[in-house]
Amino acid sequence: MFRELGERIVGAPSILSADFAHLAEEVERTKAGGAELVHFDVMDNHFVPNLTIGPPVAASLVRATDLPVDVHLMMDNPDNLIPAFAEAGVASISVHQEAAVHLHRTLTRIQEAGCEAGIVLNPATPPETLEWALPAADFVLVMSVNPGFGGQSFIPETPEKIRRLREMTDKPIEVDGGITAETAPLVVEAGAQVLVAGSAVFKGEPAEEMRRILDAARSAGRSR
Ligand SMILES: O=C(CO)[C@H](O)[C@H](O)COP(=O)(O)O
Repeated sequence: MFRELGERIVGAPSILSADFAHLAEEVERTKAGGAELVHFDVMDNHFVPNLTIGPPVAASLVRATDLPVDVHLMMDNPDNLIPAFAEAGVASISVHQEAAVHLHRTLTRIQEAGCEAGIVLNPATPPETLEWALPAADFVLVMSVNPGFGGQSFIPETPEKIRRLREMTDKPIEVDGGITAETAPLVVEAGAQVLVAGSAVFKGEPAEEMRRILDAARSAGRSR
């Protein structure tokens, strides 16, 4: 998905805010609103203070949808779980710059396992720290909230950070946290292409909310 993205703007619902008892139906609803990727948050109650889901749920979701599944590992020792997620059939795996001690090696392992590899930046981590890792990555995920929970407010410095990152690379930039129809245009104007949205999509009718965010993002994209 990320390697073939070109200039397109893509919506990725974060299932963290979905009803886990009806995951397949929830994802189908977002697809009806134009979603092209499913964002799958993995939290370990160590790197972040919350606990979510792992490879067995990813495997079930991959079987239940034809959308690519994009795994965001919010965890220490991410290397340990790369083979299991790859085996589950996910399309991409991103790891935190702050958690992957040997980041370059971890990215290579993700790609060798057959997935696209992303680097995630916490809000306080400067994009400049990625200079030597960027060539090994397929995309960068910029956190626009502190990771761990859905429903937080968008950090207003994020567009400036995306602009700086855009000056450093032409690789796709994904943004996650507090994305709504109001904040999506700000990150798209700054150079982001993949928009992760959780609470804003699942707070109402998911197809309608996904469509609203994508419409706002794409009209900002046309004027950038
Ligand atoms: O990675 C995450 C939290 O760490 C979630 O993907 C993110 O918070 C999305 O939720 P929302 O759109 O409600 O902010």
